Amino acid sequence: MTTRPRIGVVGAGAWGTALATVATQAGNHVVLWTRETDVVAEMATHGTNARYLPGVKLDKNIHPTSDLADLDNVEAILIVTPAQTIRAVVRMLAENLKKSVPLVLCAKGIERESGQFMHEVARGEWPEAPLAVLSGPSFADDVVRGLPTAVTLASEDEALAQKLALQLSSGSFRIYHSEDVRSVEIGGAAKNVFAIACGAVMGRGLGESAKAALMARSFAELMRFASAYGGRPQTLMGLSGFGDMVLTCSTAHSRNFAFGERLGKGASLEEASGGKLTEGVFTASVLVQMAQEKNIDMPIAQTIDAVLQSRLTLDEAVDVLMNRPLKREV
Ligand SMILES: NC(=O)c1ccc[n+]([C@@H]2O[C@H](COP(=O)([O-])OP(=O)(O)OC[C@H]3O[C@@H](n4cnc5c(N)ncnc54)[C@H](O)[C@@H]3O)[C@@H](O)[C@H]2O)c1
Ligand SMILES: O=P(O)(O)OC[C@H](O)CO
Repeated sequence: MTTRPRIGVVGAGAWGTALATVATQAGNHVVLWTRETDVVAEMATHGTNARYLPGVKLDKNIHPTSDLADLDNVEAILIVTPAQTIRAVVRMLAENLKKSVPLVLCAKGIERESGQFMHEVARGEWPEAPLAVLSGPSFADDVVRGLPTAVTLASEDEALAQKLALQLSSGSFRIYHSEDVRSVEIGGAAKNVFAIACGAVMGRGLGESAKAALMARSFAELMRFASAYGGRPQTLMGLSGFGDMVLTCSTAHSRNFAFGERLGKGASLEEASGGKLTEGVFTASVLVQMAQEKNIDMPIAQTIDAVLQSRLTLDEAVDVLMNRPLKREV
């Protein structure tokens, strides 16, 4: 066995596989766990993950497995499954691993049932495990090809954030550290909802000017929401807030934007996901509900949620947003 530090990655989807790759490039040995035994078999036999990240040859320092015992003795575990699965996944780790280990939560979303952010969910399931979150503008395809990327890793224990940032950064994957967990989580969760709206505008043919206006007003909603939930403006202006809004709201490379774009072109809600994970669909309602609880005005989030609930058509949504009473910008 190697003497390199051992990092665990739970979830061998697009992002888990990409993060496993950068972690090896940063000098670690990676145990890549997934419950999908056929994916493990393909990774072990052919060194590829065709279901989630086709065309990529995996590093030899990635050890694919479905056996949770292989995660004992890793130095940290990156949890890279969808936001709505984080409770079950952390519970499974807490019940099966021999001792607690730092968890880096990489999902972007808010739990629908509880209105909890990812670190609150994880803390509830495994109070002893030190926690961090990783977020920021980053497409798995770009990261795995070694294209330059910068993200934020936040933990209330800033020394832990700094240590993990150092351990996981590589020449092409630059990690900034922060202690502002709340802001980093809000940025990652909310931008997915707004990206659906921006995609819908483009799919409907409403033009680049409309998209720019929508992005700017969406960012104003994000800032209002974050300030009511304890976020800090400086963090929100950074990679995990502004940075990820710019990326995800700009291109159909984003699954959330692509979902909105298909809706705009007339696809049904069922057809629009194209079978891909679209986190914004799961976060929209809970984001709106949390905004209402604190009296925060979020017309764009509300309107896109109404479209996702089939309470408004897209054309009605545009009418609603354009015909609100005029007001001061700030
Ligand atoms: N793909 C990206 O470029 C990217 C970038 C940054 C962040 N993220 C975030 O990472 C998270 C995962 O995204 P992804 O792109 O890897 O998704 P994906 O659909 O490609 O992969 C999801 C993975 O989670 C596993 N999984 C699903 N349900 C599970 C459960 N109940 N228990 C255990 N494992 C389960 C699947 O087997 C799969 O390995 C999302 O929250 C996403 O927003 C993705
Ligand atoms: O493809 P999306 O829309 O899930 O976005 C992926 C990343 O979150 C972009 O930072």
